[in-house]
Amino acid sequence: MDVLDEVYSVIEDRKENPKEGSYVTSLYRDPKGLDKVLEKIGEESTEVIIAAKNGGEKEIIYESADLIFHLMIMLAAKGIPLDKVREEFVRRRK
Ligand SMILES: N=c1c2ncn([C@@H]3O[C@H](COP(=O)(O)OP(=O)(O)OP(=O)(O)O)[C@@H](O)[C@H]3O)c2ncn1[C@@H]1O[C@H](COP(=O)(O)O)[C@@H](O)[C@H]1O
Repeated sequence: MDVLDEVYSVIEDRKENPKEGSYVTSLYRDPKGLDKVLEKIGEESTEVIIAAKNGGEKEIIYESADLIFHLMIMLAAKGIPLDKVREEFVRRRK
């Protein structure tokens, strides 16, 4: 199990067991629902683009991690295990 699996498990747990002070819980509780998560994905995508255009390696890594994190929150919200994305990469492997 790598760190992405660990974080994904925490995200899934936050769905079942909301926790005070948790960022993931705050997103799941947002009145906009899934739209709030999708809004964050939009913002983080833009930040990745800006970092790749103008930023250094550290900024690109930081913004990419934010984007991947919010994608994982969306996948968990939709009930899609992270392994299914892995399987898709396996399927595409040439
Ligand atoms: N990997 C992350 C992670 N990456 C980014 N973030 C948060 O995602 C948010 C990103 O939002 P922005 O980039 O917009 O930054 P911001 O300045 O806070 O902006 P606003 O959201 O306040 O508008 C920040 O609040 C970050 O703290 C994360 N929060 C949590 N995790 C992991 O998720 C787990 C569960 O977190 P909690 O739900 O908070 O317990 C933790 O154990 C961590 O491992």
